[in-house]
Amino acid sequence: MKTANYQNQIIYLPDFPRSRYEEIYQASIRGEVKCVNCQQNIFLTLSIYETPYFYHTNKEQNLECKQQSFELEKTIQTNSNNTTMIDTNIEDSVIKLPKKRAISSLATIEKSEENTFTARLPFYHIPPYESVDQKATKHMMNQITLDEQQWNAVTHTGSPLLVLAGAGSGKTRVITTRAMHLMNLGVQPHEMMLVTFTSKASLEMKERMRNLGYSIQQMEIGTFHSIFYKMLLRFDRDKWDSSRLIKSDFQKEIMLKQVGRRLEIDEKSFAYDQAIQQIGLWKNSCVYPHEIRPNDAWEEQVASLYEGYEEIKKENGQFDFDDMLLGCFEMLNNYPELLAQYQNRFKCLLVDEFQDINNIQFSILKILFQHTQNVTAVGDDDQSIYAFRGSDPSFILEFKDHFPGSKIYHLNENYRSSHGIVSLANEVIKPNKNRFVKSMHAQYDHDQVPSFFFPFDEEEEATMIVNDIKEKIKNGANPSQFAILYRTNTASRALFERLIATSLPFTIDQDGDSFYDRPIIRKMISFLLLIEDEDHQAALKEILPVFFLKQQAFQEAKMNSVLQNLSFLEAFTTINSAAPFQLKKIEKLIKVLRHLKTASPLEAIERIEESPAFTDYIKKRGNESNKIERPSDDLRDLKVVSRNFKTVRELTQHAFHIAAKFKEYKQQKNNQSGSISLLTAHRSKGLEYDFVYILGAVDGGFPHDYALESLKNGSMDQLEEERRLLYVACTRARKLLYLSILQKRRGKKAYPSRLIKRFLAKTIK
Ligand SMILES: Nc1ncnc2c1ncn2[C@@H]1O[C@H](COP(=O)(O)OP(=O)(O)OP(=O)(O)O)[C@@H](O)[C@H]1O
Repeated sequence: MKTANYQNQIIYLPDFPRSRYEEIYQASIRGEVKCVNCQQNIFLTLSIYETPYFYHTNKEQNLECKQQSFELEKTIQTNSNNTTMIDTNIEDSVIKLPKKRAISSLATIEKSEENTFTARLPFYHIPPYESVDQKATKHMMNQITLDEQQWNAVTHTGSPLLVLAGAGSGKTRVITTRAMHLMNLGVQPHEMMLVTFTSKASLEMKERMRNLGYSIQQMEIGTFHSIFYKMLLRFDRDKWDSSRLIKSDFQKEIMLKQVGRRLEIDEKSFAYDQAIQQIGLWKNSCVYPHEIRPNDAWEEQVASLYEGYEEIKKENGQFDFDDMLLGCFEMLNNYPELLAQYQNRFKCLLVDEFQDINNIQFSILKILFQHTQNVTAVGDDDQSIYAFRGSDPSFILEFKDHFPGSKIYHLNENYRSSHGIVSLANEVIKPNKNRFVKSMHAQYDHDQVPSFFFPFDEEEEATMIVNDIKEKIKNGANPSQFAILYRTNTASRALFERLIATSLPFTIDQDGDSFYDRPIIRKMISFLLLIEDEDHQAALKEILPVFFLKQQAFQEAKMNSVLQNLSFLEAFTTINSAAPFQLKKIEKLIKVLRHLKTASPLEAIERIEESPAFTDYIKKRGNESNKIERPSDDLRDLKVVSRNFKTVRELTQHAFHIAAKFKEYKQQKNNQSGSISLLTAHRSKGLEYDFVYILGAVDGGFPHDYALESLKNGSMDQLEEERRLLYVACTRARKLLYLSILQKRRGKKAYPSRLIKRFLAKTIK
């Protein structure tokens, strides 16, 4: 059925604004949408696969009402160009309608691309499948099957080895099996160093080897940080005691600000978070403060901060994570006997995810293993996605120069994904210039191919995906088979909100706070709270920084509010500790807030955002120079959410509810198996799922805005990295892959991602 009764209006879906489908969908769940025929509750479908329609859950009822409403729909169709009201002659149809009842938006909505529902599009460009040679030799080692190429790599001897392979080709399998093979040949566990990219990967490898009867307690297996830190601890336990570790960026920021004040850097406008990242990049590239040749004034300031930060750290006897690598490098260089001991001990090295190695990591490995040719590196240059942390794919691309006489093995068979997914991934990565050319071949074909779907906005995207997952689970799938991947953490907001409204088990892999705990959102929510309650203490405390007021102002206002019988907010206009310009801003804001008592949440946010206090704050404190997550984008996201609520109170309650739920979910993140995974594309590396959904495949989302900006400045590097990241995301899928192409993102028209746009046409170049 295409018609329904909602809020005393007849809705006719083909003419109804797309922006309101989600509202109708949610209303139908609440039982507020009625059948025009029988006046019973009906539901709206919002699915990846089908054009939306209304339905009764009772099949017979559904059939009957569908037939009855057909006539009405025909009449509406003929009338839709002429009138916004149903003509009385409609009453000739079986359905009785009150005279002159409004049909929602028939004439008011211009038919445009935005108002049409675009159906799911399959990925067309799949070459015919060439089946694998079933008779091809298979090898077994310790109960693990290996194909010919894998076997050759595992059993290789005599020279340094690089296994260069695409996604899902068994690199992890090869490195684990090779470690066991080397032990079978007589290498002692303590003579081996096996470096993995995540501690999870090293745990898995240990587990596998232990299960097969290998005694590996003595083996040096773990991430770069864990292995090198252990060496430092052995050398000087007190200096490297974990109590001296600077664990968080927050601690770093405090120290940098301390230096910044000395250098007279404007604390309010300077992007300290970006400075932290830049300093990390220098440290991981083995660049000391005196070696920096700044490219611009900003880098010059950061270089001075770096120098000051290192001094404070030294004075306090502290160290950060990057120092674990730099410290190890210095230790091995400064103590040749110690280096000789390690060189004597380690006979062979195995490194996984070699494409993401950075300068300092490589330098340490090189001095440790330059005496032996027994080096195995495994990696995929197409999966190099950590340039912003100093990863340098040139180490893999120039492996032969670093290890003369080395042998390179290629693995081209993809054991993970279906032919359609492998074909899409091959096409995604093809335009990158800076890579070893390779093309993956799938081990199996699947009748379902990857698809693109076109939700109206982030809210509808979340609904469609959750509905799809529910449907698949109903048909027997397990929640652990699903992953939802996104470019940045903020993109997961709507999905998280939709999932907690269901009983589906899920985990969210995220270090940061909930969207509603982000600084700018907390401020805005506080203003919204003050519309209703001018005495809301927590909200008032939260907004002090917006007026650049200190705690003292809060106490003064509190006292004045009692003495002068004013609301707490009003009392801020009477304080002595504020300058006249601050008082003016507060007065203006009070006026704005008082006008918003009956405003919709969206209108309230927009009015507050325009107020001088808020604009100044965003400009000064907003840290717009943060390239990855900008506060103004957060506000645009909040406006998208706000459309779901009728009153400001509903929105603020929702914000508290979600923030609390988020904390709960983060706590249980590691102990919930059998659940749907929500994670960024970066974190998905090395993992695999049957069903993968990629959110926001639009320009600005994926690829990220900052890659597009750097493209404008003439650099292709960021865009190539985004392409690799999308390649990583796509290749996590075993059976089905969905890419979501939003029509609107953050309230603005969105355009299909330039990384996949060409696949939407019937032919591609
Ligand atoms: N020879 C093989 N026979 C059967 N299955 C295999 C074989 N090699 C690998 N696989 C399976 O293929 C999947 C991918 O393997 P693995 O994770 O080792 O690949 P990878 O190259 O490390 O992937 P990525 O780089 O994409 O993370 C796994 O499920 C693995 O068990």
